[in-house]
Amino acid sequence: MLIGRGMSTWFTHLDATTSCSSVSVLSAVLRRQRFLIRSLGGNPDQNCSVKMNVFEADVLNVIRRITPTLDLSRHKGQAGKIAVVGGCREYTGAPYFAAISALKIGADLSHVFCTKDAAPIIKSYSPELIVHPVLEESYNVKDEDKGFIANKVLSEVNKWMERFDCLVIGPGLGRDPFLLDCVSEILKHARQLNIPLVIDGDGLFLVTNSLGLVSGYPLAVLTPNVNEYKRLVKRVLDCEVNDDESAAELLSLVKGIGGATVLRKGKSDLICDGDSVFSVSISGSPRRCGGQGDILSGTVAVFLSWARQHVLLAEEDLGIRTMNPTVIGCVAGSALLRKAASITFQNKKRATLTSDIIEYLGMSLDEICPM
Ligand SMILES: NC(=O)C1=CN([C@@H]2O[C@H](COP(=O)(O)OP(=O)(O)OC[C@H]3O[C@@H](n4cnc5c(N)ncnc54)[C@H](OP(=O)(O)O)[C@@H]3O)[C@@H](O)[C@H]2O)[C@@H](O)CC1
Ligand SMILES: Nc1ncnc2c1ncn2[C@@H]1O[C@H](COP(=O)(O)OP(=O)(O)OP(=O)(O)O)[C@@H](O)[C@H]1O
Ligand SMILES: [Mg+2]
Repeated sequence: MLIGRGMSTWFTHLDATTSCSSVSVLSAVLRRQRFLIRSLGGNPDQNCSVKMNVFEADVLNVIRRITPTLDLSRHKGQAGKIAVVGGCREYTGAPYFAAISALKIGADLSHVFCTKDAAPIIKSYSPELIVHPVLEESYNVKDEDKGFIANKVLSEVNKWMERFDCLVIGPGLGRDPFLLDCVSEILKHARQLNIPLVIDGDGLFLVTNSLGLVSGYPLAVLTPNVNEYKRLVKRVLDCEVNDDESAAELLSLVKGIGGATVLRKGKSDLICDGDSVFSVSISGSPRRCGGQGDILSGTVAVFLSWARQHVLLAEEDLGIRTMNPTVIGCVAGSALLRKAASITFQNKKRATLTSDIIEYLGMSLDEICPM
């Protein structure tokens, strides 16, 4: 299939034939793709068979187009203000990895909203992070105080909310029911304010059980790993994961959730917003140490914010204006993490740890966008 002029600078077409059962789901998608291709100068009729179109993203081009230049006239905050909602008694590393990664690639401010127990520990990892000890777990709250405490948590978070360009919800959040109820309310408030959301880790546990929290919200990105994806597929499609039809299955999943973008992490990362499926498969690291998904959530949050800014400003850039900023954010975040992980592995081999990968994020981005 030939891809139109604008589109071909962004994506390479990969083939993945779909089953007949997927045809009706795909027809709307194909119609939109044909429109996109036509509007970008291509000929959609050169491919008449029913295919699941998977585009391999031109990741360097994507990253270069949206990364802001370092310019002495810019003020603090313009390159992004990110907040991570996560961090509890068990997990302090995950929110730290997400929040510090956002800063390392160029965000100006990075906040963490976590439980009171986790806050001093996360603060001690880095003075760069703004850490709010506001969340509460059930063990710390008497039943009769729950209503009052929940209101207090919400008002503490809500007074900051409007300042953020993106929220990352879930790294190291835990699964305490009272805490998750409070986070549901935080999420609903963020939606009312049209703030983009990256949902990861235990945030996915929450939304998988309450899909209404994200359905119909185009600024939500879900970043499931293998287990999290299995649970989503089971819940939404009521079946087991079928790797032989991964692109069509992902499309059905996204349609089933309705309106969010999903980044399925794996050997290749697959990204879908309900229109098309994009793949990022540049080489990463063979080390699967924990925390790499947390880096990804922080980088996607920043690139999504940059993509949104770019789409709003780039009136003449037709290629980017037809793209969904959540997809651009996922493609860029995935590619940068994989590149940094690959460079780290070349240097550290088996000793590669998540903290090492974080140290290579800035250099990896500089290589793509030299100053
Ligand atoms: N250094 C850190 O601080 C890091 C912290 N991390 C943080 O860890 C959290 C979980 O993320 P993960 O990736 O371990 O979840 P996943 O692959 O679904 O589970 C694996 C297996 O464990 C189980 N299970 C998990 N959580 C459970 C719970 N709360 N309570 C009960 N069971 C639980 C689960 O069983 P299941 O319930 O799915 O049957 C599955 O078999 C998340 O907040 C993440 O951000 C990571 O980012 C890594 C670095
Ligand atoms: N087999 C693989 N080969 C290369 N890269 C991979 C592979 N699996 C995952 N990755 C990359 O690692 C990143 C993190 O994915 P992973 O599945 O480890 O997430 P996770 O389990 O949520 O991580 P975390 O430990 O932070 O919770 C993804 O962006 C993906 O690109
Ligand atoms: Mg994870």
